[in-house]
Amino acid sequence: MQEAIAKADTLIEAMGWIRRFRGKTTVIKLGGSVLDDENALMHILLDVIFMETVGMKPVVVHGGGKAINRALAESNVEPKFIHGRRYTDDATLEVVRRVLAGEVNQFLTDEIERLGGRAMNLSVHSTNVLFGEQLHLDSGEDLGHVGQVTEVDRSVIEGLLYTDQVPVIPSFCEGKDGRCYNVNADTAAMAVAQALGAEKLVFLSDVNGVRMDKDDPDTIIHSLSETEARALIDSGHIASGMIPKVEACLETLGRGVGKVHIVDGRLRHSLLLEIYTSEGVGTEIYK
Ligand SMILES: Nc1ncnc2c1ncn2[C@@H]1O[C@H](COP(=O)(O)OP(=O)(O)O)[C@@H](O)[C@H]1O
Ligand SMILES: CC(=O)N[C@@H](CCC(=O)OP(=O)(O)O)C(=O)O
Repeated sequence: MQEAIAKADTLIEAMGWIRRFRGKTTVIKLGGSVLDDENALMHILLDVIFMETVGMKPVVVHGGGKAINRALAESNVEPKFIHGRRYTDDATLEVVRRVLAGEVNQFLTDEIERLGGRAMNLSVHSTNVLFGEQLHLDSGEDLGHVGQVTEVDRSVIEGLLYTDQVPVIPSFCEGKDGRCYNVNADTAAMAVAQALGAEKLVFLSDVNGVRMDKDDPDTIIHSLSETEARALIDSGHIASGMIPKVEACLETLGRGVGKVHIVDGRLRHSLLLEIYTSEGVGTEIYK
């Protein structure tokens, strides 16, 4: 009986923050690192289902860089990255379309349903909601079929949220000319969060946040201003896959998105902790 009473107390305690976030949209970006960790992924998806159950409107945007690398390795293609983005030739685009927009997207949707939630996959294989154009780097380097999102079909996403379903969106977009583009998943999540005017954008990765020394978890920086973040990119402290993530955070802020966080998806309940603890668990980036 005591145990049941304690559980009921916990539910009552949760009432305040559930009320605060009910009806507000949270965009959750799942990276290849957490997608590859079966146990971490299951706990993240359970948090997502909980959010949906209590009316918090989670939207999942996902990458799948590691799965793409594996598929390319089977065809003996060496992955090539320029400023954290994959150089995408014709053959690579086909793999990204099959693996990211197809297999990974379907798997995540099925997993949410298997764990008791309701989800719908939104990709070029079903209903596409991301539209865009080819990305040209300032440096002039050619990235091939890499795109950026210029338009998000909000009505489809909001329709699903209205009927308590979790939209699951891969980082893959279609141009006006019908051509498809591979989009970095951090920037895709940013575009979705902006279009929806999300309350929060949370990047779940395999590090505890932005670190001064990328290999030392103790050097985590809990709070980072725009100026500090840019300086850390210039000095090389923020490198590889962390660059598009931090750039996406900076781009998003001040464009209608409330808060942006980079959080360790391997930490159990990191998503819920991020929402209901005032101090948060990862790195918060601010303007
Ligand atoms: N300053 C930094 N702090 C934390 N991680 C960093 C930093 N610089 C580079 N990284 C690297 O960025 C990686 C996260 O980016 P990425 O591999 O693209 O993750 P995901 O697949 O989750 O999007 C980390 O695993 C880490 O190796
Ligand atoms: C253009 C570009 O780099 N696209 C990414 C898309 C997937 C992605 O970003 O996945 P993660 O979040 O797991 O890194 C790629 O091909 O790897």
